[in-house]
Amino acid sequence: MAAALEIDRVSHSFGAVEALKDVSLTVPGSGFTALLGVNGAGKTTLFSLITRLYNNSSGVIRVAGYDLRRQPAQALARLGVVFQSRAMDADLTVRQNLAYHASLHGIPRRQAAGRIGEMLAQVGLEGKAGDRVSSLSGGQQRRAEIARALIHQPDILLLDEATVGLDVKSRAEVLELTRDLIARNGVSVLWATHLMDEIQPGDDLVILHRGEVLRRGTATEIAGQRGLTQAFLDLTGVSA
Ligand SMILES: Nc1ncnc2c1ncn2[C@@H]1O[C@H](COP(=O)(O)OP(=O)(O)OP(=O)(O)O)[C@@H](O)[C@H]1O
Repeated sequence: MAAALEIDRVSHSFGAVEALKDVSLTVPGSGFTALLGVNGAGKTTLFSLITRLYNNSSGVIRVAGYDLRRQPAQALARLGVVFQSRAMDADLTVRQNLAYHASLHGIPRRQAAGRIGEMLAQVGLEGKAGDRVSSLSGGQQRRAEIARALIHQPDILLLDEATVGLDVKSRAEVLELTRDLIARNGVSVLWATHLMDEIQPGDDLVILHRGEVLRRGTATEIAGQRGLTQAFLDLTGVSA
C-alpha cells in the first residue's frame, strides 16, 4: 500500500527560530501514527506546512503520492484535518458546518446530505445535525470536527492535539472513535500529542523534539525494556 503521507527533509524557520530541522517521516496507507512531542516541538508548524498554511520551501511533502507543491489541489483533496483550535462556526448548526465544508470540496448537495448523515452516525452524533455547534459539549464538538474532516473521504486524517481541553472521559471517547475510524473507513491517522498515555504499543511513533525527529518506529520498539516514559526522557531530557 502506498504511503498516505511522506515528509522528506523538510525544514522551516520563523526568523532566527528553526522550528523544523530536516524532518523526515512516513505515515503508512492505513493505521495510527502518533507524533509525540512536548510544547514547542514543532508539531503545529509541521501541520501548517502539510495543510499549506505555510509554504514548504525546503524538502518534499507528498500526500497520497501527490507532491504538495506541484499538485496542491490533488494533495489537499486527499487530506482531512482537525486543527488544535476549534474551527467550526458556533452559531451555525452541525449540518450547516458540514455542508459548507462539503461544498468547498465540490461535493454535490444531495450526495453531501447523505454523507453528512453517514459521518455523524459514525462519530455518534446522529440526531445532532440540526443543533447549533455552540450547544454541543467540547467532546461532541471535536467529534463533529472529525466528521467534517472526513466528509470528502480523505486518505489521511491529521489531528493536532485533538483532546486538549477535554475531560478524561471525552478524551478517551475521541481517541477510541479515531481508532475505530481507521478500521471502518481504512483512513490513516497522524495524531499529534504531548500525552504519552494516548499511545498504544503497536502504534507507529515519531518523536519530535525541538524541531528534530529523534526516533521513528513502533511504540514497542522505541520503548524497549525501559518503557516509553523513560525512553522519551532518555531521548529528550524532558518528561512528556
Ligand atoms: N508564528 C510563529 N512565529 C515565531 N515563532 C513561532 C511561530 N509559530 C511557532 N513558532 C516557534 O516554533 C517552534 C515550534 O512551535 P510549534 O507551535 O510548531 O510547536 P508544537 O509542538 O505544536 O507546540 P504546541 O503544542 O505548544 O503548539 C517553537 O519554538 C515556537 O515558539
